[in-house]
Amino acid sequence: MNNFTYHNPTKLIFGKGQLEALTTEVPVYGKKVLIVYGGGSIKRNGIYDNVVEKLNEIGAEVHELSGVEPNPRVTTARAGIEICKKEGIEFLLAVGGGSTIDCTKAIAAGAKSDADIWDIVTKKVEAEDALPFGTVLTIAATGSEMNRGSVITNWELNEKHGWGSPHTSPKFSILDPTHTMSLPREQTVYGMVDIMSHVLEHYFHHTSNTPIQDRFCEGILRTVIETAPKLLDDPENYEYRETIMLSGTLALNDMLNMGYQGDWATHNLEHAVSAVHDIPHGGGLAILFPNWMTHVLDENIARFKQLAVRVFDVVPNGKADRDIAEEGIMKLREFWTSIGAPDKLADYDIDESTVETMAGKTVQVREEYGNFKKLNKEDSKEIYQASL
Ligand SMILES: NC(=O)c1ccc[n+]([C@@H]2O[C@H](COP(=O)([O-])OP(=O)(O)OC[C@H]3O[C@@H](n4cnc5c(N)ncnc54)[C@H](O)[C@@H]3O)[C@@H](O)[C@H]2O)c1
Repeated sequence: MNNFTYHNPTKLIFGKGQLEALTTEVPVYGKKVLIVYGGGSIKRNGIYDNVVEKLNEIGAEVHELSGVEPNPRVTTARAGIEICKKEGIEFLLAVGGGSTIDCTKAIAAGAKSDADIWDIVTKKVEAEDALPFGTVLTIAATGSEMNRGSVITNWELNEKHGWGSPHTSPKFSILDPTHTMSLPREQTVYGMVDIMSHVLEHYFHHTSNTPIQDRFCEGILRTVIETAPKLLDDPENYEYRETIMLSGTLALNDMLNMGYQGDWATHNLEHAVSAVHDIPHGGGLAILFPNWMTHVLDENIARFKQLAVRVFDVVPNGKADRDIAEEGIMKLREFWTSIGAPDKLADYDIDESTVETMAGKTVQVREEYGNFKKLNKEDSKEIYQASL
């Protein structure tokens, strides 16, 4: 493995009833609080009332920004930044999923900068500071609750970009698995696909001697595969919810990729699709990942074989390595289909007509992308064609 420094400053507060921690964590940073949330699910499931109650207990001055979209938009981040600057907000509290948290990260950085937040997202300007913020997570998926990354969409330009800064890690994140019980079935599925995709993005690299990291990755994948069908049959089961919630955080808090860099081409491909079509991130990943795998298989067949044998229990006896590797990819596809994830772009009414546009967006920032195998626009087109 390569040399590395691991530093994750987010305090993780996990378990039933942990919302109580707001009363001790928030006052550390201030009393003028902006709650950021999405379309209102937190009002229907009671989380909003509980959060406000805790903030009232500490005498906080509460402001609100609601309506953060799935695939959060730069315009919403700008609205939040304006509130922060006008009201002198001291602390942000994201209550929701990855979209709400990512938007909050953009607001936090933008509130401390004179630059437009889109220039920070597109890395023309660096974030030099950010307001402190915490999160109350309501969906297990992105890992945004314990990393510095954020993904923001600009609908005027049809662009969706990931960015992050040393200043945009949450100060704390409260993960109560009961908060995820009200999720619609398809969001639970997309979340689990997203979690597995993050692990897979890590898994494909060429750095030697990463046995612990490999086993961490394989352990999370096996755990999600084992738990997903049980959870979908019994969505209010606390133990299944907590297993998936912790899997989501560990999949993308930089623990798995100690000492090496993962691939991340499939996320780039997915961001280009949802920048044009506004589809759920997890749904896009379920379609694209197996096709990316087939496209890059020959880069390191042994790696795919290891995944097939250790995670998907493919029996290697008497089979060629390539066949074993392909069987693993097929089993991944079958598993995602079995839990109700989509497997082709046509499931979202996406056809050939936007392949060229989407492929162009994959190489907008850099001509080549992906670390396991460098891909270019032609590769993007081939993967999208295979995904139609
Ligand atoms: N920052 C990162 O590290 C990172 C990583 C991967 C993806 N992303 C980005 O995160 C976004 C997706 O986030 P997400 O998958 O967490 O989903 P999300 O935040 O977009 O939420 C999905 C839907 O579920 C609803 N919802 C959330 N919690 C609920 C609950 N408890 N009950 C009922 N409904 C609920 C939301 O209102 C929304 O409609 C995408 O923009 C994606 O690109 C970020």
